[in-house]
Formats: sequence, C-alpha cells, structure tokens
Amino acid sequence: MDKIRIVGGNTLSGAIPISGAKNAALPLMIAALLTDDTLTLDNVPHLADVEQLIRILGNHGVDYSVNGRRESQGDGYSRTIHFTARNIVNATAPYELVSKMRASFWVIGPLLARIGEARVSLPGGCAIGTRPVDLFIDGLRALGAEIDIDNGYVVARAKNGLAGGRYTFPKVSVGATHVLMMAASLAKGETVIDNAACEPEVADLANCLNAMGARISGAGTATIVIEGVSALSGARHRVIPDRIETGTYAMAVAMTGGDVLLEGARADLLETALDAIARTGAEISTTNEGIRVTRNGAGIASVDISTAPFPGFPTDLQAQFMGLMTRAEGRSRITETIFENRFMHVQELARLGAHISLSGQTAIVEGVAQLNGAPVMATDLRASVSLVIAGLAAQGETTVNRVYHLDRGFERLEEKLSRCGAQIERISS
Ligand SMILES: CC(=O)N[C@H]1[C@@H](OP(=O)(O)OP(=O)(O)OC[C@H]2O[C@@H](n3ccc(=O)[nH]c3=O)[C@H](O)[C@@H]2O)O[C@H](CO)[C@@H](O)[C@@H]1O
Ligand SMILES: C=C(OP(=O)(O)O)C(=O)O
Repeated sequence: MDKIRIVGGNTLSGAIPISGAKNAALPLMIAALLTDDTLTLDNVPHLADVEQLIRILGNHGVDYSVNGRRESQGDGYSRTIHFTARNIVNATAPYELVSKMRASFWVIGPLLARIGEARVSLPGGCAIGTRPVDLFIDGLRALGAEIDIDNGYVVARAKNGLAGGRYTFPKVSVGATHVLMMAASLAKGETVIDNAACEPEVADLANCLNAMGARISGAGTATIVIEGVSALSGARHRVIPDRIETGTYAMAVAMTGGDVLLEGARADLLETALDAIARTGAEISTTNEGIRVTRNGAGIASVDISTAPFPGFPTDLQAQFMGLMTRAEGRSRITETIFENRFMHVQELARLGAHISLSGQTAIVEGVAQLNGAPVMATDLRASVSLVIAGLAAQGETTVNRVYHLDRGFERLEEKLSRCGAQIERISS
C-alpha cells in the first residue's frame, strides 16, 4: 500500500493549479443518466472517486470517452470526458460498487426519473458518521415514488413516472438536494424544494441541467423551483474549481509560511474559510489568475470556527483547519455540526505532538511551538490531508499511511506540493 513521506520544515512558494471539484464532478457525471444524448464535462479531476463512478455508471449502460479516447490519457490532470447513456441497461446499483463511495447512491434519482425504477444498495463513503438516507427516501416519495428497503437495497418505483411535488428538508442535505433536483427535472409538473442545500456544487449541477434543457430556478438558494420537462438533451459543461482543494492548500501555506498562487481558484466559493485563514495571519488576495496566499515570519493566530452548511465554514475543511491550529499561538475551539464522528484525525495529530481535547462536538486545540514527525494513519479523505498539513510543518519525517483515502479527492497532491518546495514523495509498495 502506498505511503506519503514528508520531511517538514520548508516554506511553500510558487503556483498550484486547482483541479475541478470532486464534489461537483460526481453529481454532474450522474446527470448523464438523465439523457440518451452525450453529456460532455470539462475539467473533470483525475481521482479514484471519478474512476469508481465511471465503473458504476458503466454498469447502468453509460459509455464514456476521455478527450475522444476510451482510456485516460495525458498527464493525469483534470480532463474532458464525454458520457453517453443511450439506453439504461440495468436498474440495480450493487453493493460491491456502491459501498465504496457515498455519491454512487445518487444514481437513484436519475434512474427513477428516466426508467421508473431503481434498486440501489445503501451507500458507503467516508466513515464520518452514520449518514442515513431517510431524506432521499422522503423527498422521492414527495414526487410520487414508492420506496421499500429490501436486504440492504433501497428499491424505488414510479411506474407512471414521477410527479412534481413540494418537499421541505428538515435538515440540509447536499446529496439529497442533488437527487431531488435531478429527479424533478423529468417529473410531470412543478416541484418546489425548501431548505435546499445552497452549496456551489448544487448550483453547478443546476446550471448543467439547465444547459441540458431542464427548467430550474433558485439553485444556490434555500428554495429551488423545478418545472419538469419530458426529456433532456446533451450539453457541454465545465466543472467548477475545487473549493476544498483550494482551502486545503491555502491552509498549507498559512501553516508553513511562503507565497503561493492557487491558479484557477475562485474566492467566492469559500469566503468564510478564506476569512478564517486570513484571521490566522495569512494574507489573501484575489488576482485574475486565482487566489494568492502569503504568510511571512509572523506566528499563526488562533481562531475559533464552527462548521455549517454553505455559506458557513465547510465541514470538509474542518480537519485541515485543526491541523493548522495545532501550531497556533494559544487555544482554538473547533466545532463540528454536520457529522457526528468527524474527529478521527485528533488522535493522529496527537502522534505528531498536537495537544487536542474533545468536549462533545468541540475540539479544543492548544497550539504547540513544535510538531515532531511520526508515522500516522489516514482515516478518511480530509483527515488524511490534515496530517499532510501538519507533517509539512513538523520537525523531521512523517509518513502518512493508507494513502488511498487521499487519492479519492486530491489530484497529484505530492507533485503539486513538491513543486512549491515541500519535501514530499509517494512511496509505492
Ligand atoms: C460527494 C459529496 O459531495 N460529499 C459531500 C456531501 O456529502 P453528503 O451529501 O453525503 O452530505 P449531506 O449534506 O447529505 O449530509 C449532511 C448531514 O445530513 C445527514 N443526512 C443526510 C441525508 C439523509 O438522508 N439523512 C441525513 O440525516 C448526514 O448524516 C449529515 O449529518 O456534503 C457533505 C456536507 O457538506 C460533505 O461533507 C461531503 O463531502
Ligand atoms: C466526505 C467526503 O466525501 P464522501 O461524501 O464521498 O464520503 C468529502 O469529500 O470530504
């Protein structure tokens, strides 16, 4: 199993190209199931989750080509991929495929809307909480679907097609908002979704669906209105830049010091996080090319954060911010409000010498003057990269094991960081 080896202590300077967003690309790829025409996506990141979703879509009959060829090519950076679901050949998404990735469950919406049935295994994904699917089930029932749970599978039917309806989410869910929006696009009549997720990835999906002929308004706000249409066509759409990758590298620079341009990054996608990073003492400026992050000699100020749905501080940057706070001057409080078990990185950061205690959903971090390298184990995607951030500032050598977590969501991480002066390499075994 591959490892990442880091020798800490170098500052970062140079430029890091920001990839297309994993969490935007996945629902966009799933939207290909809604049409028999070709959906072309530009700026798709080269990640394990994307490859896994290609396999899952293939099982339903989606054909794909990368830049006109069947196999991946080029340097591995974000690519253009054409997806065509001429016919849906299979309504079942099996456990073996769906258990590896949460987003694969989302095929349930398009399958139901296009062929009136779906049998989808309960999902997997990062082990950061129980992650139920009740909101998907309630939301799809509001569109007229009949749903049962059978041996670990959600079995959904809408033999006469879905019908528009009104659904108010009792709790904000990004995935369930994606699914309802996709399903309602092909339902008969108008659907209104209240308390919808406002994440930029939802607006990105709506923009793509509208380019395919859907009639969606309000995506990116809490109320989304969808006027169903009888069929969708193909389209070409560019995936937005990854705000979590952007925030991660911004925090890495805030940690090590230095001067890095995050090429192609968009500040409007992560203002709350950038504001928190600026309060730690880093300078953040936007340029025509992206976001520039600098920090010189001064120390890291401690800052309290609490995760919240967009436009709040993203839960997907919580672990990285905790990594940064391990070296801050004084005490910071980090509260996780989205997932009940997203503090697995605490004990691994402690191996590097961090002082962190937990009080319910809040982690109290007492900054230390020095971290020391150690072998650590990645537990989930964002936790893994928090260990990389800490390792970049630690004295001596850190090895991060179970790198497959990182490969789910960070395109060429070690290359991007080493080009900016970090001593980091992948050790293949
Ligand atoms: C692939 C992708 O885009 N993943 C993101 C997506 O995950 P995902 O879409 O799975 O996250 P949700 O927004 O659905 O989850 C938010 C909260 O709602 C709960 N919930 C969700 C659905 C449901 O039916 N019942 C229920 O109780 C979840 O357990 C969680 O506590 O949004 C999360 C929150 O921003 C991010 O951390 C993930 O990176
Ligand atoms: C939690 C994440 O992914 P997933 O929802 O696929 O588990 C993530 O991207 O941080």
